[in-house]
Amino acid sequence: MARVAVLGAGSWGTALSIVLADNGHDVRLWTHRPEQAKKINKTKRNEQYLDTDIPASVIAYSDLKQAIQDAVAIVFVVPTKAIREVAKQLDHLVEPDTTIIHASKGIEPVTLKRVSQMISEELSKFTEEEIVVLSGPSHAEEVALRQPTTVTVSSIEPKHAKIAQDLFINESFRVYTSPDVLGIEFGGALKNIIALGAGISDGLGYGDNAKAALMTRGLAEIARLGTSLGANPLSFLGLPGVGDLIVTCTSAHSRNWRAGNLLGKGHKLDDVLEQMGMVVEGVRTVQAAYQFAKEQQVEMPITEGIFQLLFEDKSPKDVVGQLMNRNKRQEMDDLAQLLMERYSQ
Ligand SMILES: NC(=O)C1=CN([C@@H]2O[C@H](COP(=O)(O)OP(=O)(O)OC[C@H]3O[C@@H](n4cnc5c(N)ncnc54)[C@H](OP(=O)(O)O)[C@@H]3O)[C@@H](O)[C@H]2O)C=CC1
Ligand SMILES: O=C(CO)COP(=O)(O)O
Repeated sequence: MARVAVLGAGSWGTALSIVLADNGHDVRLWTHRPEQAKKINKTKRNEQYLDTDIPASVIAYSDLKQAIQDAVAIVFVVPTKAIREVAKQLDHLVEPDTTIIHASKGIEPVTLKRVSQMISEELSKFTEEEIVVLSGPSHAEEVALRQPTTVTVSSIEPKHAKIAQDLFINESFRVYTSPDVLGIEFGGALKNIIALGAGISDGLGYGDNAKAALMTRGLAEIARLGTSLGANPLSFLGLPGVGDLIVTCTSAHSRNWRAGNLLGKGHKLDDVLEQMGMVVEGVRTVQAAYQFAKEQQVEMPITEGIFQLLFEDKSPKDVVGQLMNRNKRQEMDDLAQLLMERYSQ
């Protein structure tokens, strides 16, 4: 069995450590807070983030050098905004033959970089082709309880994704591979925006019709942007696409849905984020997606509406009015056309 370092001791880092420990690996869970490492090692719990016991073979560290020593794989599971900072600290410590995996879901505003691009820019011994993304419909709370979960791993050089698949797969955590890193990263990041929207809709008191509309039209705009940037449109019909969109828009475990729900009930963004105490990736990703949509000249009306609601003080009701009163159009003209163009050649 292998030694694996997990960087980030929040909900998802802790849940993935449990999966790896169940597979017999020697897991080193790194946190930037020494007092948290001590508490995890003493109690075998990480109560701030998860209500589950942690296996004995997961040892927490706050010293990054010790945490990654002799690790065959390193898994980044910090929020997207912390990826560069952690990768910079790792750069002079990491050996080039290590497998680098990330399980974070976001896009960096301004640079518009995906997480695998950010990591490879900061780790001088690694190329973008070597970095693996792990993504899919997988709330930490259910993974920690060993409830059946499916995810996808992807890297441009397939051998790295295969290593990640072998490290994580078990009878309750099924891991597929995909060659489409862009589709997997865009699907995982952009669904958080739509989950904010689903939460807002529920918070406003709208019903299932509105949520189904948001999810379906949301998927259309995710696929439109992702495909314009080179992703395979079929990836958005897979686990890290529609699968993750469903789980995040319909589950009360979702921090993006919960934050949206409070916004829909009239709470202010700053208060909502303070109350959450965990990362709400969609808030940052909507800034990146709004900018991307303008640059790529891709229509993303839901993303635009949520951006205006969060950052331009537009009321939720006005955003709904704006979405419902757009020009008349055919439903299937975007995703269907992309698929037809791609497969009629
Ligand atoms: N939770 C889930 O079910 C899933 C989450 N994800 C993704 O995983 C990523 C992490 O999410 P999640 O674990 O849920 O987030 P949480 O908010 O639960 O935890 C974030 C963790 O990252 C740590 N952290 C924040 N900034 C830094 C930093 N600069 N250096 C080191 N550590 C830092 C936090 O430390 P501190 O405690 O000090 O704040 C905390 O331990 C996100 O991109 C999310 O979208 C993906 C799939 C499922
Ligand atoms: O990505 C997730 C589940 O797959 C977690 O979503 P939230 O960050 O909204 O909780």
